[in-house]
Amino acid sequence: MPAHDTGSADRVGGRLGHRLGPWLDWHVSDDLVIAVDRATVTRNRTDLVRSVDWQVELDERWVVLGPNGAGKTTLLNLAGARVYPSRGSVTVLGERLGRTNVNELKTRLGFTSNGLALPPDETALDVVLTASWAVVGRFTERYDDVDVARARSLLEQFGVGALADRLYGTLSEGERKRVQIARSLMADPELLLLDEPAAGLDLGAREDLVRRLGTLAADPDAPAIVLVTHHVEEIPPGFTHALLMRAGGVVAQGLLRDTVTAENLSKTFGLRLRLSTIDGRYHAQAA
Ligand SMILES: Nc1ncnc2c1ncn2[C@@H]1O[C@H](COP(=O)(O)OP(=O)(O)OP(=O)(O)O)[C@@H](O)[C@H]1O
Repeated sequence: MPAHDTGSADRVGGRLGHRLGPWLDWHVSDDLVIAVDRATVTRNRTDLVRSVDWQVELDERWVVLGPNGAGKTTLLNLAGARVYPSRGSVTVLGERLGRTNVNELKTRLGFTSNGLALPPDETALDVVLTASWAVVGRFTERYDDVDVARARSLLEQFGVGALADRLYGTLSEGERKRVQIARSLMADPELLLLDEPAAGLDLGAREDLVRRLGTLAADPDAPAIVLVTHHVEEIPPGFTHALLMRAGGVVAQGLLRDTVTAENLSKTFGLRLRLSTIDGRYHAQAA
């Protein structure tokens, strides 16, 4: 049976603490799922992310906001063990990039991004199921009934249960996004990384997704979550922290209510913005 368990957030702390054991850095707490220390990513002599410090704890739900090209995806790829820092250090779930087997680490992460190529000729159910083995596409691996039931239940949770047997390639953009998120949760990850999950969705589909992510954020057993977006309207209720990026650097970070302000957003996006909130949701417009 593919390895996934149905433990709680308490388990995550316990497992992390156990793994870190005697190598535990003095500043690394059991609850830390991401520790980015002065990390820079350089390509072609350009810093895509520059000297970023960032820490995420297991009960936190973060949004990373910023304009096109700010470095958000690069930062998420660092947290997802898809990119290594050129300078500084990145530790994810207690494992330091460059000193660990990232393939093993990736099995503990849920990751969605538009760049993830999922097979169009497989059913939505198989697209979710194969995440148990951290593979894309079914081969000869076998799944137990409990895995199939979990995959169906995740598809239900994201409102696409009725589409389980449809080919992934025949689904609409919004339906695919929901299948992708169900897939990212299949292996019971300790950290969930979502890169622009609402991009390309119509208003109804976006609102539905934001509501479902809000429900996930409110679940105390859900993993730590990091969501990248361009739009404050896409911050689900229940998110706790924000990191604002511009040109590879951090403009502001911290508790959501202290960080997502008109002043910080104006600096981040390079234009004067007005911000309002209705029922825990943010709305921004040019001042
Ligand atoms: N391999 C690379 N070589 C050179 N530049 C790169 C490379 N990958 C990304 N970049 C550049 O790094 C910058 C940051 O890219 P990144 O995708 O992290 O930004 P982003 O904030 O996610 O942008 P968007 O909102 O448009 O998706 C961009 O200017 C991009 O063109």
